[in-house]
Amino acid sequence: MASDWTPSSWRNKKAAQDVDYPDTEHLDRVLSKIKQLPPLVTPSEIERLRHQLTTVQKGEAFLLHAGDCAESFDAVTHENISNKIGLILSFSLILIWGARLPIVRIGRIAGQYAKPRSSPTEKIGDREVTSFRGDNVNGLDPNERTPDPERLLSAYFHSTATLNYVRGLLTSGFASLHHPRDWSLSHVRSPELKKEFERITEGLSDALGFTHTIGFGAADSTPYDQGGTRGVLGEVDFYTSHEGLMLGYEEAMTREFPLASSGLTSTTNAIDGKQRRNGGRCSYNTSAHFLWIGDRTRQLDGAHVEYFRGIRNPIGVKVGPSMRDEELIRLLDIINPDKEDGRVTLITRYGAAKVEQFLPGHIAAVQKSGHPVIWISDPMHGNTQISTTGLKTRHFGTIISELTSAIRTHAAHHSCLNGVSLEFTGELTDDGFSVTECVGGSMGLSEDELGLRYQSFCDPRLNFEQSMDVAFLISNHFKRQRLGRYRSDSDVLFEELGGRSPA
Ligand SMILES: O=C[C@H](O)[C@H](O)COP(=O)(O)O
Ligand SMILES: C=C(OP(=O)(O)O)C(=O)O
Ligand SMILES: [Mn+2]
Repeated sequence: MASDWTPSSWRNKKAAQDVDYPDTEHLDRVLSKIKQLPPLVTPSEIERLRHQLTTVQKGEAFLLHAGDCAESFDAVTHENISNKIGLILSFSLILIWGARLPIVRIGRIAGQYAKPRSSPTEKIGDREVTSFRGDNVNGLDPNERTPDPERLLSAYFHSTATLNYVRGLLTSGFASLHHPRDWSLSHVRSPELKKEFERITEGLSDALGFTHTIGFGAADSTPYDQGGTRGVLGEVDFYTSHEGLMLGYEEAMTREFPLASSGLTSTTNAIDGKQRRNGGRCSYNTSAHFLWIGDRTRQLDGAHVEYFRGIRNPIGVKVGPSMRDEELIRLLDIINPDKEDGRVTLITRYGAAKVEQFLPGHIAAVQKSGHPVIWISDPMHGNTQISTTGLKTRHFGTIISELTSAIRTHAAHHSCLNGVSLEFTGELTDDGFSVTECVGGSMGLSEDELGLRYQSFCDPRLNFEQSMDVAFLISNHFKRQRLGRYRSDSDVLFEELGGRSPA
């Protein structure tokens, strides 16, 4: 545990994006209750993720961090949860196929409720109301905008119900089904693109068929519910994450565990000097495996950085255009003073047009400092715009341009992009259609169509088909790289989908 740190030492610092509760005694009562409730995740799982992230850092695995911008209590249903997990599994299967690398999956799920906002108030019709700050703070209904501490408790229980169902799905063979929901490709408008996608899905199906034939899959063996095993494809790790914004809640979910119960061994670099001095006890945030600090709350002297520096979990930091090179290194010195592998993931989100301006300086500063980091690209948050119809949206071409600029810039600076962070959803409307929040992609969604099924409470998410487009793109990029076709022929997928090829 870091010196001078306690789970509550953040209370002596200023917290950006703080929530103003009218009744603080009520808040304290709720937090005391949460302190008594059991952890959602275990220290062993957290250590396992740290270990897997060290492999991502070395380029031996790829990180997929994805899910909702903001979860909502009403969306905690079995259809939504299985569609979200199904999308993450399909996406990662496509990546594994192209990259031939293990994928570490971290969902923005089972706790991603709180939202930082650009403005403390918003206009709804003629009314100026407190901005919606996420279901664990206030309600979307303009009449329910007063922060209510009971929502934190409700968030705990909704996270628990979500995670319980996720664990149930993943331990009963769900992952071995491969989720071929819409590999029919009927939505793909361009014939050229459709041909490329077909080549990929055929190759993938062929590879899956081969693994089943030689006995590594589950399809030709006894199903799990009839006493069979989960099969190799059914054994997947899955981790949860959320932005660690509501520090009172995070503090209440922080628990100290002795090393013995975390399953650590002395062969890992997991035990740093300070923890040893603390008798080997570590503070784990048990609300999620992975937490991140947002771009609006990463002040060096702020409460969020103070809280994060003391927890044992692997953590993320959003890095936007306002981060100065030397500030990034000072931040890394605070949150990872012993330069532990697998501890820090930098999630860059500059905006497509700014990657080349800011990323090289950040890479060079990190390389010079000797800090080990995992670099992932969030191509969503720097690319939000307002549509002609007044909806918050993101253009598919811009999203993949940020992604490809990040891949290219890392490669040009002796670095490597280790993963992606996406806002996407496999959620369907009641009549079975995908949401319409981002423009473009293979289904060619136009700005006029956004209003059809716009369901996000905060930022626009890629729908199932658009997410598959991204999966095919990245997978194909890795495959070309593996086969040495990185710079030779043109990349049809990138050209057809409106992005810049990474080559
Ligand atoms: O998810 C990120 C932020 O909470 C979100 O982009 C803020 O949105 P706003 O600019 O509408 O407040
Ligand atoms: C708030 C978020 O992003 P950022 O901090 O990068 O704006 C987010 O990822 O939901
Ligand atoms: Mn968002």
